[in-house]
Amino acid sequence: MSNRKRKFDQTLENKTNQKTKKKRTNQKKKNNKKQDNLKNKKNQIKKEQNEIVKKSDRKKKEKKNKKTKRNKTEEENKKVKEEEQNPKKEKKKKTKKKKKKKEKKKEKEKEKEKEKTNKKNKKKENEMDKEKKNKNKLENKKEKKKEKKKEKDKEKEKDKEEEENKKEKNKKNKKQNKEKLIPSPKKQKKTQKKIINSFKDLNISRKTKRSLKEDRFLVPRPIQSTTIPLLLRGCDLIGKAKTGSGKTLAFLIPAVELLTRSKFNSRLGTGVIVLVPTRELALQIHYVASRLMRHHKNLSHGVLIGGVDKQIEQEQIVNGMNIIIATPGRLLDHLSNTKGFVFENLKSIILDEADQILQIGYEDELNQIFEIIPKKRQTVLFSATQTSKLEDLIKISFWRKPKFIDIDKDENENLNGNNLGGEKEGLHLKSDNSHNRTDEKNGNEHEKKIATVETLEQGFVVCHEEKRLLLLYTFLYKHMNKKVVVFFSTVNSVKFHFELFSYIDLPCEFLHGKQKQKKRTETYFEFCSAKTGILLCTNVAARGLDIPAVDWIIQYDPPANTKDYIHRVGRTARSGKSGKAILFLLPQELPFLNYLKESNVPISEFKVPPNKIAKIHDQIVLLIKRNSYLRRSAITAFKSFIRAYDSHTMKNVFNVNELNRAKISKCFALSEVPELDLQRAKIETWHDKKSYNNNKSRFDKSSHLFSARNPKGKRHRNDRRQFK
Ligand SMILES: Nc1ncnc2c1ncn2[C@@H]1O[C@H](COP(=O)(O)OP(=O)(O)OP(=O)(O)O)[C@@H](O)[C@H]1O
Repeated sequence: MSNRKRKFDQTLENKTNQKTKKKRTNQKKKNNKKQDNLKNKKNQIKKEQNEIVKKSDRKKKEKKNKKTKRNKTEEENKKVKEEEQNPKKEKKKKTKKKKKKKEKKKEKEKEKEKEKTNKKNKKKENEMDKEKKNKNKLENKKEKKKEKKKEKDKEKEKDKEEEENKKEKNKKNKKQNKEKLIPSPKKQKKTQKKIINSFKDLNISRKTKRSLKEDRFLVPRPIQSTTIPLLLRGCDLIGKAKTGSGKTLAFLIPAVELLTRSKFNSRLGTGVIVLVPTRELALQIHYVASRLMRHHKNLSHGVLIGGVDKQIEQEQIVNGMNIIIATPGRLLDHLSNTKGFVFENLKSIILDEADQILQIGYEDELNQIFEIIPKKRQTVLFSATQTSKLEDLIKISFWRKPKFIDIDKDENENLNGNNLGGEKEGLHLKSDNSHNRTDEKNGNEHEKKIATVETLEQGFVVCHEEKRLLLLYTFLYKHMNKKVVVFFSTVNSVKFHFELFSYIDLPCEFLHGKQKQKKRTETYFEFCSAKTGILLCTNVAARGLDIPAVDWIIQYDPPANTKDYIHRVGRTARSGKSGKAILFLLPQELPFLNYLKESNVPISEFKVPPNKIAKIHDQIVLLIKRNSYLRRSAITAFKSFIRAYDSHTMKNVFNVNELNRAKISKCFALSEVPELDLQRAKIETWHDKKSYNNNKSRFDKSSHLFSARNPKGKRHRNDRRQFK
């Protein structure tokens, strides 16, 4: 019951709601209608008002128009009246007006005629101009055609000449390349094209990049940016670049990368061998390698050089030496004698200062090394100079055609020449401009191909025998606060000058091949780290050594040849730094300068004012006379100097017969001339050589001849596999 009630109530409520809604809507509608009606009424009122305003405006306008019309008619009427009153005057006026009108018409006609004539003239002028222009154009076209024809003819002639020249050059190159196994210049250029601006651009491991960045090697040198990509591709290569140009990293970076890529470890043995002519150079490269490989913990490296305990080296080899830096003699020794030396996995062999390795008599060792090591490997030769020996080496070492990279050629093309001369430091040596003038005469071509670096200033002093020692002493004394390297031709000469200078309080160090290795290494590294000092040395220090910040190179004794000269002076002015070099010459040795010029070495004369040379000759002579030790040293130095001079290969310049022995003895502060029979000395050396050759098979096995009779393993005195 309750549910029904509820439903009934709900329906009631709904119905009431609907009714109220309807009522509301109806009311709203009514309201809206009322509002609309009101609006309409308002609009109608507005319209009516507007119409009234418009009507009033119209009436006003009409009134105005009527007024104006009236005025006009009045004026006209006035005129008519006047005309009627004065007919003559009006006639005159009319005639005047007519005349004026006629005149105006005439003027207008005249102006029209003028304009017409002007237009005609202009048209004529334009036509004339057009004709002229057309004529000029035709003439120009004809001239241009003629010029083009001439140019084409000239170009054709040039092309023909060039083609002929190219053909000739290609023929020559092909011939040379057949002989030398060196690729044509086209190929050389192609290989040199890709230049990389940062070590980041190189496809090398992060670890290598990290160590390069830490050592501030950010931008690769030209030799590095050209050779590294080629070596990474596994090419065989011959690289030539000036001294101090960064060849060491150019071959070490790819060597490290080759091994990391092939995941080398100690079990795989040796993967890369670097061969060098001297022990110091080996130590130096070993140092650079250890810096470069410091983040490559899986790779190992070591150095194998004479004068070091072989057993220690053997242990290192057996434990695994992935990169070996060695001198040829000691390497051969280990290759043939060390058990457990794994070299079957060798990937690459690199010869630094390649031409020098052969020059100092390592030919046999090299031949044997190349016979022992695997044939399928990468072979790389690097040097600052190229000699005939290098060609021999190429024949020995390559099993396929190598690429040839010569950085000096490209660099030289951009050079503007080297300006030498002016006042020199210290002794105030004055350059002789006459020599420079001769350089200029030779033209730009000569200046373009400079064999040494641009930051190197080179000079020579012509000095008589009596003054040589004094000049050297004076120079060294004045440059005690500098870093100076003095080159002598023999070990005995180095020894004597060291002893003499030490005696007269001129502190210096010495480096030669007959020193004990420990002392040699100590001296070398001490001089490297010293800021100032004097190092007396033989050619052992001429090649490859990167001694930092050397100010002066003095060549007291003559070099063996121009290549030797270039390597010696290359110990200064490295890495873009400046440096100076002096060459001592006797008057009869001056023709050597012609050879230097031929090799594109810019050198000018340094003149020494005689009053600047120390006058201590008599004191030194007295000292040597009284000191028997010094005297003996001076005599042996004198003799070995004469012998070395006698064995010089450039006999037309360095002729022993032209030496005045009495005068030369004064270079060694000797009061008497020591006796020396060169013929006998030659026979003695011949016997020495013979006994050396007889025993050569023994040397081949070991460079130090350890035996019961020779417990210290001393070498034969004719064994020149290391420098004297
Ligand atoms: N990319 C580089 N950026 C800066 N310095 C460099 C770079 N490469 C090499 N060097 C520096 O240049 C100097 C000379 O390098 P390196 O000894 O390799 O020259 P080199 O061509 O072997 O000389 P040499 O022919 O006399 O043996 C070194 O001190 C080396 O640290």
